[in-house]
Amino acid sequence: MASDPDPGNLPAPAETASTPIRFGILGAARIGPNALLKPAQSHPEVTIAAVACRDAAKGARYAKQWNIPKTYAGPKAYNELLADPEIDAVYIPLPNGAHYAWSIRALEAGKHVLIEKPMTSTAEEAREIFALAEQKGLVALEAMHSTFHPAAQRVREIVLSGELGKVKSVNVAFGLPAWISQFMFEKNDVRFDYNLAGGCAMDMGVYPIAAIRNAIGLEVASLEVASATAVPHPADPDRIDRAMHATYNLPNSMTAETTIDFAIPGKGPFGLIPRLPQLTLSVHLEGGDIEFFNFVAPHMYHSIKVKPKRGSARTEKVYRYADGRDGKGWTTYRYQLQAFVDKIRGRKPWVWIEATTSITEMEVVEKVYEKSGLPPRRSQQIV
Ligand SMILES: NC(=O)C1=CN([C@@H]2O[C@H](COP(=O)(O)OP(=O)(O)OC[C@H]3O[C@@H](n4cnc5c(N)ncnc54)[C@H](OP(=O)(O)O)[C@@H]3O)[C@@H](O)[C@H]2O)C=CC1
Ligand SMILES: O=C1OC[C@@H](O)[C@H](O)[C@H]1O
Repeated sequence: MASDPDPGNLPAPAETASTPIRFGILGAARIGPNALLKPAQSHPEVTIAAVACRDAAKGARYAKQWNIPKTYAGPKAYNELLADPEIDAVYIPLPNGAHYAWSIRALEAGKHVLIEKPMTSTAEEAREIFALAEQKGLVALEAMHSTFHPAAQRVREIVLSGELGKVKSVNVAFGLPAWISQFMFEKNDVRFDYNLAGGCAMDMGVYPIAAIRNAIGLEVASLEVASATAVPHPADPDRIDRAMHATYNLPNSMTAETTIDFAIPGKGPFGLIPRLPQLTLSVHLEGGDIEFFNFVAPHMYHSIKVKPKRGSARTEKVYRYADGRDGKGWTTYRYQLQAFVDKIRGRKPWVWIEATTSITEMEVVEKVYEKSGLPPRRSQQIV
């Protein structure tokens, strides 16, 4: 068990191995630096070889800032990057509705794919991606980064150890207060665009679903969605959810509940009292409760409170594996990159997200939209 990390003490840049995996990135996306560019700096087997950006000036700025040697720009940029024989793996941080088509194209071009969450717009699309990856002998991974962190694995270990008996229910809240999200999201953010498969249940909703299933060891089964209620987003109230509340029936009479929100309004008169972010996964078991605060980005800060009905409560913080196989200050994304590279290299990853898990996760998202009465998400056609 380790103490809170020193955020200034990140791993030193690693030397690049003689035959690194050469990554290309489709789109100069905002998430790229945290999800791949910074983690790659400390991975000795990874090099970032190219970025493709529709806008030449933006692509050049991104490449300069992140020291990426090759830039593809313009309307054919993504296809040109995929045709580059000096790229082994492609990271896809495009709007949700573009994940499917570009993943298929990348696999057809012989590249491994690391695909941002939510992996696709439908379960069927995720199924197709994994089938093609298998046929080609390539690796496809949904970038559900939180699962790879040792804190998430520790919660799972405590639950599955039986220390607190059988699971009765799980509650997850993931919400961003409006005063914070106004700085995080653009007015016309990809998240609010139905034609790009936006929506809160797509963008934020996959985290609670993945966290519940990881915590209680239920990753191969789909969840039965009992109810789903959307709060409309002002940008497109008939199709985009600002928030979504859903309840689930799980095997063995377990139940679950998820609440997600892009912009929790303030409380009190005129909503002037600001709210705090909601980031807690709570597991209720026969013998007590477990509260995992910050299940989304546990590397920043987290706490795992174990509260037995009998005996004393304890708080755990797990920033590293006990055997020291990882590095100090590793983020969820760094653990994810480790797993992706290990899989490509034929080594057994410490944690892995199987195809079935990602496929059934998308089944749940589809059912949530169906129950809520909002229209299904659809992927974009690309030329
Ligand atoms: N794992 C995580 O922690 C996070 C994951 N994400 C996921 O990453 C993906 C991207 O999110 P985010 O980085 O916030 O998004 P951005 O808007 O910053 O980036 C999306 C990129 O997609 C490209 N793009 C291609 N087609 C379009 C289009 N029609 N409209 C807009 N952009 C387009 C753009 O690339 P170009 O440079 O070529 O113009 C742009 O850079 C989403 O799927 C999201 O769910 C997001 C945040 C956190
Ligand atoms: O971690 C996250 O938090 C906010 C979301 O909008 C984002 O896409 C997600 O990955």
